Amino acid sequence: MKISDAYTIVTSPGRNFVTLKVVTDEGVYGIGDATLNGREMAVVAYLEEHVIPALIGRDPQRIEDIWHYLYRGAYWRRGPVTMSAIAAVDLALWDIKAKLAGMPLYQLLGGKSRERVMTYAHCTGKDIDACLEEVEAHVELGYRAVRVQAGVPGIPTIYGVAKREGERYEPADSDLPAEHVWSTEKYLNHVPKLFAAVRERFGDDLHVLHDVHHRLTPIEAARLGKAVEPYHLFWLEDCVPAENQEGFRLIRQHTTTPLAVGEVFNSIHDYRELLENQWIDYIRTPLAHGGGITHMRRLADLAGLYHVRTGFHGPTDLSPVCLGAAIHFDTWVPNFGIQEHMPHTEETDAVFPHDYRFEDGHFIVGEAPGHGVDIDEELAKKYPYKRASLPVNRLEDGTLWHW
Ligand SMILES: O=C(O)[C@H](O)[C@@H](O)[C@H](O)[C@H](O)CO
Ligand SMILES: [Mg+2]
Repeated sequence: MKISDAYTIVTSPGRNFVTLKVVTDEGVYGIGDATLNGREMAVVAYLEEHVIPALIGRDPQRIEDIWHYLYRGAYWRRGPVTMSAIAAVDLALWDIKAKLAGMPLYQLLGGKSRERVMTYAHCTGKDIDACLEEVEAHVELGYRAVRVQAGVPGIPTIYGVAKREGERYEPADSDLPAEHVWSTEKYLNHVPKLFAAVRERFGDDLHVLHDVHHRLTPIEAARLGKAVEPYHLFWLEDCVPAENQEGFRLIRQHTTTPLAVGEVFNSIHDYRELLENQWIDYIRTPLAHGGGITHMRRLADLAGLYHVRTGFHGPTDLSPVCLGAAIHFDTWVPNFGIQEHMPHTEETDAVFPHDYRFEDGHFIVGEAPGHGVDIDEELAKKYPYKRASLPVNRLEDGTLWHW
């Protein structure tokens, strides 16, 4: 069997997605998610110019060899663009292998470790009361876990909250980056009130998560982690920019609040100190940015040695292809933690037909051979690409900060 063709499909049903389709000379094909929000066309160029030509003629069953060909062979290793391109190929090849085996991907990985996959919903609001109403609505839908984000008095636009009430939240909302303003002090003085209000109204059993989105320094994160201990969060996410893994030592010394990190990481090497020192509790890198199944299952196994669990990134800026593969991975992985769930739009789901389903706050994996997600190429053509950039963030004095 040989790879006879491979090509990218860029489609924008409400937002941009990049899909890689890998076709074999025996007709079986696989698809992978190559979406990197705000940098989509960099991954398309990497795939079309430097990866696809080298794939044609190779045996698609040699997943491990192709992975190393693309990783070691790149010379310029790692990084979000490279690892997203490798991930797209890897997801497509695992899709092909599972189809050839006539089994759903989770079986190929090692079978079910659970019947269904717990998810967390995004509950956001312009203020605490609006956020609580969202929590109420999602608890009624059966969610056991909610991520709460609310506006902060004195900060005009805040991460995670839609600009206008009732609108879907999509951060890549302008051709060139929008400029947001941030105040750490206003945020730190306000956000503990959000968790107090959630616990007051919904009690102790609901899992409550929060995303700080890289905006604090380690000592500020230590202050926040300590301040929210009475509300026993499920996790505090991305509390500091994590290139400096050592920064987590300081946070860990001050608080028992569990820490999640890694949606902007793309390899096992980004995590080594964090895991060996047990400075974190959940790994977030999604399959589509972390080199695919081949790499991420190694990371999950390493994390498991240190009691760390998976908590895959799963916003609407990863396509149903990544989500579908993630649900198979989540169904198998022994040290599963939780799966992020931001529902895609109906037009997105129509472009990406899939057999996973959502009920009662959980995903149920499908039984179709492969990862169970396809792409309707004719329908995809209806939605042309339009550049969309993530915002930048400035402190009140104009300093360019972390968005
Ligand atoms: O926890 C999350 O889901 C993430 O932080 C997203 O909200 C990112 O901002 C987005 O994926 C960037 O494209
Ligand atoms: Mg996040």
